[in-house]
Amino acid sequence: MDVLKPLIKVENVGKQFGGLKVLNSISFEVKKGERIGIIGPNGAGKTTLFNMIAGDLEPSHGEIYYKGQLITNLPNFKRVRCGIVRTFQKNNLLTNLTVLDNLLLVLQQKMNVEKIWFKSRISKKFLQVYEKADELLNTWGLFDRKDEAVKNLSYGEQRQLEIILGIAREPEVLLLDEPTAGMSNAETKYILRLLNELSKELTILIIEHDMDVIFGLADKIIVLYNGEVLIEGDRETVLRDDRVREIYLGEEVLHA
Ligand SMILES: Nc1ncnc2c1ncn2[C@@H]1O[C@H](COP(=O)(O)OP(=O)(O)OP(=O)(O)O)[C@@H](O)[C@H]1O
Repeated sequence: MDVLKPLIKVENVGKQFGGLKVLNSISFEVKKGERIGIIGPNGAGKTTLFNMIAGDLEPSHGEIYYKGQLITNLPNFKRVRCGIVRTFQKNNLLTNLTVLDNLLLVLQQKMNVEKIWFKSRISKKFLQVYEKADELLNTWGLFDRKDEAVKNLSYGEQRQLEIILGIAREPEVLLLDEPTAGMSNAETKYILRLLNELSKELTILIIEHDMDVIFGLADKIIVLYNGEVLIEGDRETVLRDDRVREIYLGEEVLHA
């Protein structure tokens, strides 16, 4: 793929729920390997935008392209196969199952071993699934908790697992919807460090209210306001913008 061409192109996308116009006309491009932070006040339509990029919601108008192909109406599961993977603002986990089982379910599908699940759990391919699970849990710090039912994890640990499940799908584009919401400061710092250690080939779009996370990860920031892109640019450009200062950030953040 031509690296100069956008990996994702969002073109005049709008979304209306009945009489509520959430997004008027959003356009932006994402290049391979970019880390894009999406910010804006509560209700600005950030998650709605993610839902449309991930294929969980159809736009009212406008188009979305991925690697030059129109994907506006492509269902979510096909986008996952193409490499677009999202995490949810609220955890989307099987809480009665263990950490390991949640991960195995994703890895079996990814590594094409669903069909041997009941045949032979000691087949070589299945052992590879376990190895991969252990590797991911080791890297992401949940190895000690792998046999624990998800419902017994702290909220922060559940958020952590949600991210691991996203990474396990080996995405080309990872959409993170408030990944550190509900985490302690220490957990947030830990996750931020790990996100920064992910391959630079991986394209990340992140919605976050925590500005330390946004500025610590994103090289480009898109500010949504009143259904439009108010401004997009690097940290300095966004912080310098008077409208952003007035509308969203507040002096506390600006002096950080
Ligand atoms: N499926 C839906 N049906 C009706 N209204 C919806 C739906 N999804 C979102 N909305 C509304 O659209 C608006 C934008 O919601 P959205 O969750 O996209 O905002 P957000 O910027 O992600 O907000 P937050 O920062 O609070 O998470 C809100 O007013 C919300 O109530």
